[in-house]
Amino acid sequence: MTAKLLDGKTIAAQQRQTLREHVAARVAAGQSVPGLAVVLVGDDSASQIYVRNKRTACAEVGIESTAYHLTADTSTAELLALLDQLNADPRVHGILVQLPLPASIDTQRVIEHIAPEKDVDGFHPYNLGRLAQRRPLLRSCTPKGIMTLLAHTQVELDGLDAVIVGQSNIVGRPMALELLAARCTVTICHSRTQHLAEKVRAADVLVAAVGVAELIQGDWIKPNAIVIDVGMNRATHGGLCGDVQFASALQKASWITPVPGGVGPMTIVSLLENTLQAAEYAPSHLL
Ligand SMILES: NC(=O)C1=CN([C@@H]2O[C@H](COP(=O)(O)OP(=O)(O)OC[C@H]3O[C@@H](n4cnc5c(N)ncnc54)[C@H](OP(=O)(O)O)[C@@H]3O)[C@@H](O)[C@H]2O)C=CC1
Ligand SMILES: Nc1nc(=O)c2c([nH]1)NC[C@@H]1CN(c3ccc(C(=O)N[C@@H](CCC(=O)O)C(=O)O)cc3)C=[N+]21
Ligand SMILES: [Mg+2]
Repeated sequence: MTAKLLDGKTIAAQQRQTLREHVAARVAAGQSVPGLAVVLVGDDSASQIYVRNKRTACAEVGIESTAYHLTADTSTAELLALLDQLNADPRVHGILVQLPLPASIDTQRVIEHIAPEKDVDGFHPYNLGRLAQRRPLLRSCTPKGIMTLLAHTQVELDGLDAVIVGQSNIVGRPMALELLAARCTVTICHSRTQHLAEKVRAADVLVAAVGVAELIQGDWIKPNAIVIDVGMNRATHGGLCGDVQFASALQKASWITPVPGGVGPMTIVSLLENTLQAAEYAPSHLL
């Protein structure tokens, strides 16, 4: 059997079309243009590409993005001061600080300094805590985009065994909370996990978010599992590959995401959705 492809590229394009209509209707009704501030510190080349892709997607749906490009020697205090200014600016509905930040900056302080109602990445402890308590407000973009992909399979998630490989604050942990809220039985694996292959073999839903090219072998995949590959590993010759051995997993899974064209575009469209959501929410509804 050959798995069906979960085509994030096409699904995200459809969602952008819908978002574009919602933004246009909002503006036609006399409300403000949704605004996203994108903060990039330093000159990491991958981050520059991601930031450019996010800004292009904003333009396509009618969200106004403003870029703040700070030098690598920016101090934590200077970044916090910029966030004070953006938190207070009514034209800014969403704030994204591209990660990773230079090692000299206190990343956790920065994340906690973003007003929770403008935290369109869903990285602030307030937003993660809301998700943990099953009352999500702004949801982390990659897990949110993956839940949209899972909805497209029309498979009932209730009661399935889900295995997540990776426990990062930005992907693995919020993914576990999303799947738990969908009433999966959730196992989180990480670098200290013993017998990883056996854990993966039990998964009806597998999410690989590791960053190790082709770590997950096709013969570890349970027959008819749904396989979500978050990994974005750049091969030395320029191509991208995921954390899953795609060709062999394709023969075992019922559904599988390609890399590229799977999770990545869904992450970006979730950011756009969150920015519109932040614009439409009155802050007084939040706390
Ligand atoms: N498509 C998209 O939209 C996005 C893609 N990504 C990609 O997803 C991948 C993961 O990103 P991110 O979560 O930020 O990465 P991190 O490096 O923050 O986390 C990696 C996780 O994988 C675990 N891990 C590492 N090696 C192994 C191993 N051999 N076996 C089992 N677990 C292991 C680590 O364990 P431990 O905690 O014990 O160290 C850690 O929990 C990367 O390739 C990244 O580029 C990320 C964000 C968005
Ligand atoms: N504050 C913050 N928020 C993030 O959401 C965030 C971040 N920092 N730091 C880095 C990671 C990574 N990430 C990706 C987004 C889109 C693609 C994406 O669009 N990928 C395309 C391919 C892109 C290419 O060809 O290089 C695809 O999978 O089809 C990938 C990765 C968001 N991240
Ligand atoms: Mg992870």
